[in-house]
Amino acid sequence: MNAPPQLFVRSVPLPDDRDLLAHLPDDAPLAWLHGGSGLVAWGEAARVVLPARTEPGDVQRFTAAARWFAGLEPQVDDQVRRPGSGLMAFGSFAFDPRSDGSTLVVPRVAVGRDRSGTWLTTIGDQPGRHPAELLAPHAPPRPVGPLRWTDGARTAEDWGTQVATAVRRIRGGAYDKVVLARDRYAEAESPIDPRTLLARLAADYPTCYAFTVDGLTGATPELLIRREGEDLTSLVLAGTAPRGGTEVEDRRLGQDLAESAKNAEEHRYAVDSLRDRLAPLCTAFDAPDRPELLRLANVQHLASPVRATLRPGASTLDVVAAMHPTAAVGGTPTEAAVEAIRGLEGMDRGRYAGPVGWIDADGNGEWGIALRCAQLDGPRARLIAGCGIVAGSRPEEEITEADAKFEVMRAALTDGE
Ligand SMILES: C=C(O[C@H]1C=CC=C(C(=O)O)[C@@H]1O)C(=O)O
Repeated sequence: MNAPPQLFVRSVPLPDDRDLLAHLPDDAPLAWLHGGSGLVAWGEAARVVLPARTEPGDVQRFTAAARWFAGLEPQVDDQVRRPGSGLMAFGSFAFDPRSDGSTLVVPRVAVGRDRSGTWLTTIGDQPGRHPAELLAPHAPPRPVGPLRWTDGARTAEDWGTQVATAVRRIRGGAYDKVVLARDRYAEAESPIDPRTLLARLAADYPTCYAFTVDGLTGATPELLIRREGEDLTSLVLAGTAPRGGTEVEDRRLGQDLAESAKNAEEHRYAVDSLRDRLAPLCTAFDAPDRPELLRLANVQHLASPVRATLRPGASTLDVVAAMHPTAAVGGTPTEAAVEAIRGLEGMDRGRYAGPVGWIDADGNGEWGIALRCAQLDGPRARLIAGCGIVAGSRPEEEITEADAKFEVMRAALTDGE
């Protein structure tokens, strides 16, 4: 890890009501958008990359990142003083400690917006200098063009066989729940512009969190943690049904989901694991007795909004480390489920299903679970989607459910939809 540079940070109000995405250049953009608010950023004032580790359950990538960020000690002129103003970093962490790619990036320029207004933050190694690219007009987002689709590590059928294996092992008592994912590739004829995907995702999924960090681009419905001062909020999702073609069918599918014992079990594991993991770090935990229905354009989910109060001394990345992997992306019990994932999926998840979001120097931040996303690499996009498997799961239904989750990025990658 390199010694952090001396940084000069300045945040000023910005009289501007353009779409946040209009500010973004196409080169390595960073974004976290939620219903018109959020942060977009570009350039790199500092970065830490956390290496893969071999110890099971290792949280070193989170603690090392937190230490690095706390050690930056910049000179700050923050005339905005809102969550996200002043020194901030975008981050994205690998699902498995054995995978590479976990990182925190402090951008050179960020534009933020919340209910109180818009602001501009510049971060550099010189006081009072504004980067020239701030004033440069950007080329508009490029369409994606024709795509060639291929399977990843497993075809849908092979993956269904792994789901059946997991169900057998669950019934045999090896674990209670495991979330299994599969990957697919889309190949364009030229580099894919993340801004094009972000604009489509933000328009189609305004209640989700549209993000891009180091090419990992998506719109997740699942908020791992939002921290404002000592207040934590989280939205636990687990349990999925399709949307109906008519109002009546849609309501019936939602009602079936709310009454399904299999989905209730899948959801309960996720809420219970969150409660257990937050207990040492929080003084209060409040979750509804029954989950609500969250309706998205592609699917509907069982959702539990959770509130908690952070104990003094606990840091945001401590909480992220304690919560990951939730039973919505790992399983129950965690260690057995993660081991099963390594064996059954036959692939490296990379940063799919890992925490993605941003943090500021006061510890405020928003971290989602990187779902409904694709890893962009030039003209290639690697899409990953998964499903919670419990004793009552059926492979054909899980294949259909994974396809519905792939649909988010398939549509975002498709011009003219
Ligand atoms: C693992 C994914 O979704 C999780 C989040 C919500 C509902 C889920 C489910 O019902 O299986 C999954 O646990 C994914 O989108 O790849």
